[in-house]
Amino acid sequence: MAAHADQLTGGVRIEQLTRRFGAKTVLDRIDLDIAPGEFVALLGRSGSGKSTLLRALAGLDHEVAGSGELRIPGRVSVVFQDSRLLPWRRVLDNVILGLRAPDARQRGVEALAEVGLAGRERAWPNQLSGGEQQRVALARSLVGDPELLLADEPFGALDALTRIRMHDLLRALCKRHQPAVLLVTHDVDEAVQLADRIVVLDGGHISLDLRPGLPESRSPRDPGFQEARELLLKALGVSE
Ligand SMILES: Nc1ncnc2c1ncn2[C@@H]1O[C@H](COP(=O)(O)OP(=O)(O)OP(=O)(O)O)[C@@H](O)[C@H]1O
Repeated sequence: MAAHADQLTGGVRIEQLTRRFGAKTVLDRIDLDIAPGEFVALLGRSGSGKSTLLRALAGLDHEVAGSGELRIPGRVSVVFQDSRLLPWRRVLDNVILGLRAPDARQRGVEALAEVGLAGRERAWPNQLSGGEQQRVALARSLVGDPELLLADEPFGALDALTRIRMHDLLRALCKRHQPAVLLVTHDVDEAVQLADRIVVLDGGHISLDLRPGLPESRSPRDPGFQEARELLLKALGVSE
């Protein structure tokens, strides 16, 4: 059915994905589907394989093995903890790097406006604060209209206040552009604040797949938020 096929466009399907480093199995026959437009946070202890999974989805790891399907959309963007801007290119040129479209500059200008950096097109990356550089990285990730956005601790290096502002920005951008998202984070509150669904990796497996069902506007004080938080901390082996 055509409608069904359309629904599947842009989603992710991972079946039986395995990654070993020498004798160590970091990902052990992982199954994970992400629906188009779904926002998934990936939690797990340090070394549990979060970045390894993200790298596999980003196509940066050619040694992953899988006996099943690995279906990833055509337009994928990746954001890392550091903005990875090219210091010798101006902000706008960083945003549209690799974008092959006749209206690339216009799209870049619009993306910068969306992340609150209108007027900074000609600045050099080192003239921006860390938070602003991450905004540029977000603009760059969205300018190609991705079906899948992969983010590896994108706010990990930012101060607490900037983080909160970036959370609001990311939510707004995702609502508007509707990519599927896989966000790797260490931060349980960040995961509950941002995601529709939270997956915990442990011992090479998905140990919890949680859909808290919280409203769009949510607060850590809500009982549902606290309940999700407690379940996740328990799954991570942390008791408060
Ligand atoms: N290229 C590599 N060669 C050997 N081992 C690796 C390689 N990349 C990752 N590993 C190992 O795989 C395991 C998972 O690493 P990964 O970076 O995916 O964990 P993570 O959950 O993202 O950790 P963190 O939260 O600390 O960033 C770790 O034990 C790591 O040492």
